[in-house]
Amino acid sequence: MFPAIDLERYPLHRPDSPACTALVARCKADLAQDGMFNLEGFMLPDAIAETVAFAAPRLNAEHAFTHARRHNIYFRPVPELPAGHPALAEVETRNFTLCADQCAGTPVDAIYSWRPLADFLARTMDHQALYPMPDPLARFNVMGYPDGWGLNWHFDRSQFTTTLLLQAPLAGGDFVYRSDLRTQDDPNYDGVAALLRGKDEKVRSFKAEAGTLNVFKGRNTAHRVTPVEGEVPRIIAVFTYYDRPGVTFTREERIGFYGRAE
Ligand SMILES: O=C(O)CCC(=O)C(=O)O
Ligand SMILES: [Fe+2]
Repeated sequence: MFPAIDLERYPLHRPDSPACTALVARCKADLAQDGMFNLEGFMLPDAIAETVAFAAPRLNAEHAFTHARRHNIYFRPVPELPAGHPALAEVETRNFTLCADQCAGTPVDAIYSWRPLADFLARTMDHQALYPMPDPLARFNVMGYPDGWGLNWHFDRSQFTTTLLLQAPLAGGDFVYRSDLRTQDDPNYDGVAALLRGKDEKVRSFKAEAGTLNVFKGRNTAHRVTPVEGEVPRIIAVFTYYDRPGVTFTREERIGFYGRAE
């Protein structure tokens, strides 16, 4: 048995079983309704403990990249908008980031690279297949958020994002999101501006427990993580898959997110 995932509850290794088929149907229904689904208790406690024991002593300025910057919701300039447009309002993000190459051989590496997980995620989203990134830094990351730190409003590069919470903070660190704020054809800049002004009634939030796998459609769902409160850092693994093989970050993106290109 694969040691890091609760396969009795989530039988991803038996894709054709009635239990797995029912699970896929449940995830699809949640995605259609909320733009996300959660699998609580996905990662087993021993694997969580092993990963936290590895990552916690490294999520600091000495070992990890301190990702601290002001940015707009797009994490990049938008030439078609005039400077000062309210959709470009800047926000501040701060976390410690460990790249995949720094977490090689850990249980999160094993989970990310486990083919049945990518296959399961593909089924939930009606993709023919999903592929782990070959990018040695960006494949997956482990982020740490100490007291007062958070991830601010953004859209993701990838169509959807998969996270695995490793350690919940005492307070704060909530995942806040607004599903379908834009579409591929409509950037909805007015809606983005309203969200950033705090004037969007469709914003929702939730607080996960350690071990929960969360999947959300991050490309068109604006989302953020509120500042953590208290002495226990929020620690989370973020997995990125694409529907075609070979996708990597550009050199500029690697430097922006990780402070190094290789
Ligand atoms: O930490 C989270 O829950 C979300 C992470 C995220 O949005 C990202 O890495 O793009
Ligand atoms: Fe994100």
